[in-house]
Amino acid sequence: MGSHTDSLPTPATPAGRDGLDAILTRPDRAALVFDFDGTLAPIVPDPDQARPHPDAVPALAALAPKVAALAVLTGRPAGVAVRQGGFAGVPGLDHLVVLGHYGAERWDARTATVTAPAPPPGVAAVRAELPGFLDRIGAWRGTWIEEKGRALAVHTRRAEDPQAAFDALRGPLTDLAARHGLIVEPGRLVLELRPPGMDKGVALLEYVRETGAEAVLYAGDDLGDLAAFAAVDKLRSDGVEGLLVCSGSDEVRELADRADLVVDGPAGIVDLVRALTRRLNRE
Ligand SMILES: O=P(O)(O)OC[C@H]1O[C@H](O[C@H]2O[C@H](CO)[C@@H](O)[C@H](O)[C@H]2O)[C@H](O)[C@@H](O)[C@@H]1O
Repeated sequence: MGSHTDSLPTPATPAGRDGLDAILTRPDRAALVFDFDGTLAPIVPDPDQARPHPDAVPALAALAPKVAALAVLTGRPAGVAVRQGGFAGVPGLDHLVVLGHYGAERWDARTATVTAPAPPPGVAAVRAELPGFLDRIGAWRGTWIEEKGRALAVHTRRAEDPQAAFDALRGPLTDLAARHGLIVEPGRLVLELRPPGMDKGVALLEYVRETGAEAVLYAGDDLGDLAAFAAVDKLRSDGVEGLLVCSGSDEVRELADRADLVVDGPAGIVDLVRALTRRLNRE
């Protein structure tokens, strides 16, 4: 795992080193995309209280003018991420895009508006059924439902045994979601029931195509970010260079195994963003 140093870390893989070189050589052709919870914002028990690492937004604002495009790609509703992230009206982030609900929603700093399709009817049906369903199956105490508008997330972090509570819920919630045409998105002690058809991989591919980027950095921490990692692999096979960054934690191992670079949580992401900026200032 990377340490908190001033220097730009070296990716562990040849593809990652090529990706970093491409970003440094042609920043005007590079798109940088960051997940929110666990990557920019430290994990906390109450999602309403999650905020970016105190140095994250200033660091992104210093980097953004030096690259072609910068975005946040999150499972949060776009408006929630913008509000909790404090992303609106920040000098330097005038072109920021926040892709919410795994890409189904979009906020543009240029217009300060969110575009979002209507949720499919299955979401309302699950909303009505979910509290009684959790009671009936005997969900652990401390399990609670996050209302997300076009999705519902069942959190187990506050249960006495969060992992056991998560494991016990996964099968039943998958069945419930399927009955209503939804899917379950597993995350860090959270199971989200959401519409199918969009994921961070699809969203990232669309964003890279839109920006015309020739190099992409993607940074994430959770299982929902694996689709974006796969998208970077696909982009590489199409000639776009990529750098996969894992915001490391003890909770999720899968991303670290696939990443070119593993840093120490949101503080490590801040160090990386600052080191990129310093290097680009010198070039
Ligand atoms: O795509 P992301 O930006 O990583 O969002 C994924 C989910 O993040 C949130 O839950 C996670 O963060 C919470 C606050 O730190 C934490 O309490 C929870 O245990 C984590 O799973 C959010 O609440 C979900 O809606 C997002 O889908």
